[in-house]
Amino acid sequence: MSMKRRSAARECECLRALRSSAEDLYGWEVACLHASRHTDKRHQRNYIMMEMISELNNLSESRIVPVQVRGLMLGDGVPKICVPVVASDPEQLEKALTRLEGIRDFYDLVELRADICPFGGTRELSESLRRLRKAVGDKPILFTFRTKEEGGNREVSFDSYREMNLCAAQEGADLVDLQLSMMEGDRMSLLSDIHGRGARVIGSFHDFHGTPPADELVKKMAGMQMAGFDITKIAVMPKDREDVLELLFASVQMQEEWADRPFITMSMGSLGSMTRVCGTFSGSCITFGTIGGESAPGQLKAEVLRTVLPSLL
Ligand SMILES: O=C1C[C@@](O)(C(=O)O)C[C@@H](O)[C@@H]1O
Repeated sequence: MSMKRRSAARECECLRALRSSAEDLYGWEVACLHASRHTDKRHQRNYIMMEMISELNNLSESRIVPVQVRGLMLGDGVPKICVPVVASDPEQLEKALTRLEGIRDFYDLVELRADICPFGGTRELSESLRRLRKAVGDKPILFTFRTKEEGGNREVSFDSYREMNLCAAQEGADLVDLQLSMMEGDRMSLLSDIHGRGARVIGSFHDFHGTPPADELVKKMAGMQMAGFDITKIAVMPKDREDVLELLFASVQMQEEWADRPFITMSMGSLGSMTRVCGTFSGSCITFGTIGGESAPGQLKAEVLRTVLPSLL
């Protein structure tokens, strides 16, 4: 167990001890109240104890408010399966869309990975979104343009990034992924502009080279939450098993102490693939699974996820 995890475990222990002594005292106070005449001082102490217990109880309850996108409740029940759409040319894209049409039961939502698809501009993007809508029916569509420095396929200027994301929200994407790294300075207005077009926004952070410490990951997600993203997401690369545990620990911390909205976490690569099936345990509300090409290392087949997830409650 790392130092960090050990000290967090000690914190939990202290919290539990505090709760049980508060309960003891509360019981003792009630006994006093029954046994003797009430004084202002006793009333006061009793009130403080009750407040304290309810505070402590709140801390261990999940305060996540699910996000509804079309008919799908994100952050409620079994993690939802998101299939990325990736294609190197228009022919492959058409094949992927036809496949999606035939196996709608395997997924809950789809992600159009615009950086791994053959789009020249917003006109082609709009056409593809319309075609994708026909293929997936009423399932939610997530639009993502992942930049090169966060593991994506293409470089982009902020102006084109902005234009594409606004176009996607306008043309029927239900969710849009915005990288935190693209939102510095006065760029945050993009978030409200997308909201203004009726789409929900996932704030994302990716590290394809390593796994930052759990407290940094939690801070990132809590920060995105405060900035007004509807869902937060982190994807990190493990170098060893400790890193996978670090990601899981950050997820559990997030769920137990910070999250007021759904979040998504994963440890990538084959080492981290177990994090893609344990969302019920970690609190992650979406897992990315394939029906064709993968969009990140370590993704499992959507049909495998569909079979396994319901039995991991
Ligand atoms: O951010 C994510 C998560 C992901 O990187 C993964 O590891 O499954 C895959 C991406 O397509 C998606 O946008």
